Amino acid sequence: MYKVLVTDSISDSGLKALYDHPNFTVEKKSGLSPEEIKEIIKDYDALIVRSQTQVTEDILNSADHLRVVARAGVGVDNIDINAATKKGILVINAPGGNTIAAAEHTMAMMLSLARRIPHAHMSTSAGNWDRNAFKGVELYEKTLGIIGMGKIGAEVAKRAKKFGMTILGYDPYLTEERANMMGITKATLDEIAEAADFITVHTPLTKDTKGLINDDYLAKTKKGVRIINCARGGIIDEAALVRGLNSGQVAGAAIDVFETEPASNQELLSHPNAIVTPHLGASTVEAQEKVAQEVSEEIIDIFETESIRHAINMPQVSGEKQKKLQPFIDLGEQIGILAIQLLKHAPDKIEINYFGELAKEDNDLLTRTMIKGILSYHLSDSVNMVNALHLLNDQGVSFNVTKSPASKGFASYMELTLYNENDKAIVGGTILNGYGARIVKMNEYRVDVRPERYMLYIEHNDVPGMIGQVGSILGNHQINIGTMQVGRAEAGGEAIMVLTLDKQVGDDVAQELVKMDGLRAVQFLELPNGNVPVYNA
Ligand SMILES: NC(=O)c1ccc[n+]([C@@H]2O[C@H](COP(=O)([O-])OP(=O)(O)OC[C@H]3O[C@@H](n4cnc5c(N)ncnc54)[C@H](O)[C@@H]3O)[C@@H](O)[C@H]2O)c1
Ligand SMILES: O=C(O)CC[C@@H](O)C(=O)O
Repeated sequence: MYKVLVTDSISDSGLKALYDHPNFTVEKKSGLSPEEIKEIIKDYDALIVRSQTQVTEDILNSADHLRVVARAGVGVDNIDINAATKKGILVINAPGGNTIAAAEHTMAMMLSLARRIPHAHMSTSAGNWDRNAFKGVELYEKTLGIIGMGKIGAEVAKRAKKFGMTILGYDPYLTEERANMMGITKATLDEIAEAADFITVHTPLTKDTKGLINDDYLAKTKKGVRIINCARGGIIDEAALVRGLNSGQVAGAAIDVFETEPASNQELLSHPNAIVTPHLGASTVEAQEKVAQEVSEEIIDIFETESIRHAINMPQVSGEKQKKLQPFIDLGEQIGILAIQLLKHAPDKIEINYFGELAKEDNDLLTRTMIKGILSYHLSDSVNMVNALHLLNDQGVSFNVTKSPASKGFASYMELTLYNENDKAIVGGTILNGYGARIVKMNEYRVDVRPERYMLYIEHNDVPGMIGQVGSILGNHQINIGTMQVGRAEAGGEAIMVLTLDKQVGDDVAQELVKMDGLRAVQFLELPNGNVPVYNA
């Protein structure tokens, strides 16, 4: 008998498949403290949560035979994925079950903003009859800018079109073809700022989307723009939004998700032109039933038939073959994340080459991991090892894998090339026996870099004094350099420098670096999980 623990408020009818199954028992225990969950988790085989329960490393380490943590929803920000992977615990989610609910909530927020319904309700229910104070605006013939044209963004576009709105969509993966099919216009962020009467965001919270709507962006928007966030807190800089509301640059904001939750920014929460809801995007009877049903059915499949559909991670499993490949799998994901950052855009073509011993292996899992690394940079939690190749296909990105027994100077070597129109980015890596993972090629240059969380990539002219200048700028900002590698194609030509740093650095440092004579490009790179362990190949 498999025991399933449910620690958040999850729809009972959605859990029916588990309740009815003879091999499963379900125990619902809401409102437990992390300490209490830690105490009891050792008795369970699966854990189902929504967004309240923080599934910490501590809890996961106390689990003796937990095999699955299931998130009844999309975002897995509340689960320590790394700790789960290390412990061999599978993390799954329900990516599509609340799409309609979130799209409808966005429409409700947009209409509420346009007609000031919450404010009119408060006034009328307080005994007033003020028909002049709440004159609104129409959605008809207005322009809506949608940032993030994934599942929810696309459903919002469909609905807004029916209201007679013109839709501008921005998404690194949005092609002209898909935009035409949806009857919307593919736009840049600046084009949206310039033309949109309403702007709604539907991206995950990533390094790129954090603070996407900030003072600078708001300054470019139409005066009187109305802004909606039913995606993730932090995509809109709350302080900048309050400044925009105060100055009248922003006529209204409808916010469901906050930088910290429960929300505490009183200036925003009580602003007369803001409408706020407590993260209700997915809170419909139907969505909660669907997400609970999706995870229940998947848990049954995992235990009964070992089939997995929506895995967020791929636990490190034992077995000789897996053991041998695991270091490359870890490095493969990092190569994907580095390459997509170097390319700066979404790729339209991907090439993966395996050389030497590695070419003799079944590389399916490794290829999927690398593609997951590439896609997760923009698609975040919606990408997993299982759906990575399908998503690539959906996004219209072609990919090709080649294998060659030639050694390329290392017993095993893998190289990833991403293409976007005329640009390309190359990252090559290997595992050095006893020394662990190494990035040995970046673009056209040979390097020898141990992947670390914070890295700095500089392209410059091969002239004396560059290293010293970079060192002093970083030193002046109290940034310690872990390692430094230089690479050049030929003496006196073009060269690169790759540094690993002890902490994240801000744009102010980049601004100083780009002013250096002979510097051609500078880019900070970040690996979410830091360096991979040292393995003996
Ligand atoms: N408020 C809620 O209760 C609620 C409910 C469901 C989902 N969500 C959130 O809504 C968001 C969207 O969910 P979804 O299911 O549509 O996800 P999705 O993965 O289908 O779509 C996300 C889209 O964002 C795009 N994107 C990534 N980085 C971008 C960038 N820098 N600029 C523009 N676009 C970018 C991706 O290419 C992708 O197409 C997620 O953050 C999810 O967690 C919130
Ligand atoms: O469970 C919830 O209500 C949050 C849902 C939403 O934020 C998600 O990411 O799926």
